[in-house]
Amino acid sequence: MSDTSDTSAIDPTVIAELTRLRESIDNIDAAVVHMLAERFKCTQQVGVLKAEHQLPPADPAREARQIARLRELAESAKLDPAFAEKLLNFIIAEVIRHHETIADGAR
Ligand SMILES: C=C(O[C@@H]1C=C(C(=O)O)C=C[C@H]1O)C(=O)O
Repeated sequence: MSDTSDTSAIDPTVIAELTRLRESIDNIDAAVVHMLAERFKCTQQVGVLKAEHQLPPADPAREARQIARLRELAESAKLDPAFAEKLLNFIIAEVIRHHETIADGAR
């Protein structure tokens, strides 16, 4: 498979543009990781609260509201709403798994 690691035959202005874009991608990826870490800190606290008060790990009504909201945000940001929904569902599944683990530990 070909990649862009051998730059000898590529126009230097193209390399410079690729490097500039990749630096932005690196910054965005770092922001995504930090934002996800903050989100999981909050959801962990929700999991503890739920376990302490015998509330179920999942809240499908809240999930449905969030998915509808995220789909609207995605559309206005010109991001594929189906992708936004898939991503949120992936994250929520992990959160629910954490909440189940917290609840199991509290029993
Ligand atoms: C974080 C919560 O727990 C679960 C995870 C959610 C999420 O990650 O957004 C939403 C609803 C719940 O199924 C919550 O109830 O708010």
